[in-house]
Amino acid sequence: MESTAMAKIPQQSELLFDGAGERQRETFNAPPMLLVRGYLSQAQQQILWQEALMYPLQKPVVEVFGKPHPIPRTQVWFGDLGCDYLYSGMMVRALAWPKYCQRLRLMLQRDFQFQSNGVLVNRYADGRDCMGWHSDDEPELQPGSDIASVTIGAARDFDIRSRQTHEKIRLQLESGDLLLMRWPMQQQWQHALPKRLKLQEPRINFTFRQLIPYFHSQ
Ligand SMILES: O=C(O)CCC(=O)C(=O)O
Ligand SMILES: [Fe+2]
Repeated sequence: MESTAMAKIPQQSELLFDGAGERQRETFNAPPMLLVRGYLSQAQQQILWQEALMYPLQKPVVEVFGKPHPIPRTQVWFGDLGCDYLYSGMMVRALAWPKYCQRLRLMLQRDFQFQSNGVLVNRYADGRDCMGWHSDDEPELQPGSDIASVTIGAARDFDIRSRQTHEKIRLQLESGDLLLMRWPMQQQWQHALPKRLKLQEPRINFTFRQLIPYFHSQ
């Protein structure tokens, strides 16, 4: 972990930073996000976990300074027709939505009026798997759209840092939690999933996104 002090976020059942939290955001420069603890029931988590055992997860190899590096996790992209995703220079074609993943997409639409047409599923086999600092701000993402992140399996720290001030916030995302990252969080903040070398349990994360359809075939 870097030396910058982490801001303390209260661990309540629901943290609201948008709407009613407008004044709070001005005062603490909090990211525009909503954390819903236990959004999925145990039964929903289990059924999704079972379904994910069948997902065709892959470990893409990306080039860093001219050298091939397999990414430290496995992933798969599901989406509507025309919602292909350009990821680290690779065109990832959208596979058809699996049943329970599609149900989760509809739940998010029902509960938060959250629209999505694609989901990136990341599986972290254990605490050695991770994700470095980044923002989800690819050009094919619909301007003004939010990103919904749902976690099942092992609890992991999720770090957020301001692009401007480098102020850091650490959340712990637990099985069943939903983190709604509201526009323009990706423009102002980065996030990362740090390694946890002692952790042996797997974790799966779904990030639902809204793409501009046929962006890559225009
Ligand atoms: O696994 C997570 O919680 C983060 C995933 C993420 O940031 C991404 O898919 O862009
Ligand atoms: Fe991300």
